[in-house]
Amino acid sequence: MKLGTDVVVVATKNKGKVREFSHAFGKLGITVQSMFDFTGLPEIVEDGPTFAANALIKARIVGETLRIPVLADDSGLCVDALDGAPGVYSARYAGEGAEDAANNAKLLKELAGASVDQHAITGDLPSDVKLLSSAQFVCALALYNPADGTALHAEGAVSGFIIDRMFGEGGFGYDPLFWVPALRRTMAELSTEEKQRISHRGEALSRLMNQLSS
Ligand SMILES: O=P(O)(O)OP(=O)(O)OP(=O)(O)OC[C@H]1O[C@@H](n2cnc3c(O)ncnc32)[C@H](O)[C@@H]1O
Ligand SMILES: [Mg+2]
Repeated sequence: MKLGTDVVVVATKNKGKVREFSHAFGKLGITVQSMFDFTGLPEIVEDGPTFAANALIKARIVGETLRIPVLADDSGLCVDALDGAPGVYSARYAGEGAEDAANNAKLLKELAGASVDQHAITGDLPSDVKLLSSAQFVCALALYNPADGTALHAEGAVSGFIIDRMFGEGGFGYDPLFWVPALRRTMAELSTEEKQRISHRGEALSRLMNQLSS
């Protein structure tokens, strides 16, 4: 399958994802369009059991409607102390349509009293900041082609720790609570370029691009 040479449509209504995909594709001279750029798209119910299933649901619905290849991203946070929650429920952890602030507050509430070995905290944070649990961000991408009904899939993940308060103004979602040990910052303290280099989304996208070029 080939991506459009100058435009790629991403089946998302998440402005943070749009910013990150625009950054990544912009380096290739490709413009990103999202669901904000079209009217009359059907409602999408993300009721798949996995990130990959939900990514395919989104890509297929929008791809079939527009009759062009469409990329979709389903992603989320899997917290070890919560047995992998919120996982595929990350967007609606604090309830249907919940905002990032409410989801972050819910995460801190669920992790009240949790704690792990504090080894990864070194230096750059106030000394009383606590690591609550190890965690992974996961991203599944699907690129659906309505011409033949096939799809390409790719996944990426990044490991880190949930900390007990928020740092950083960048990124979106759970980024201010996600400590990246190798960079000694939260995901929200990284530039878009830095985040792309290490993130679940950056890894999934580079794996998808490898499939497209081979
Ligand atoms: O479905 P679309 O329209 O793409 O937008 P969404 O925000 O609903 O996206 P998801 O269904 O994939 O839900 C993913 C949730 O997981 C969180 N998440 C995903 N990627 C993230 C990232 O890079 N940084 C922080 N949080 C992220 C964020 O809260 C999202 O709302
Ligand atoms: Mg969603």
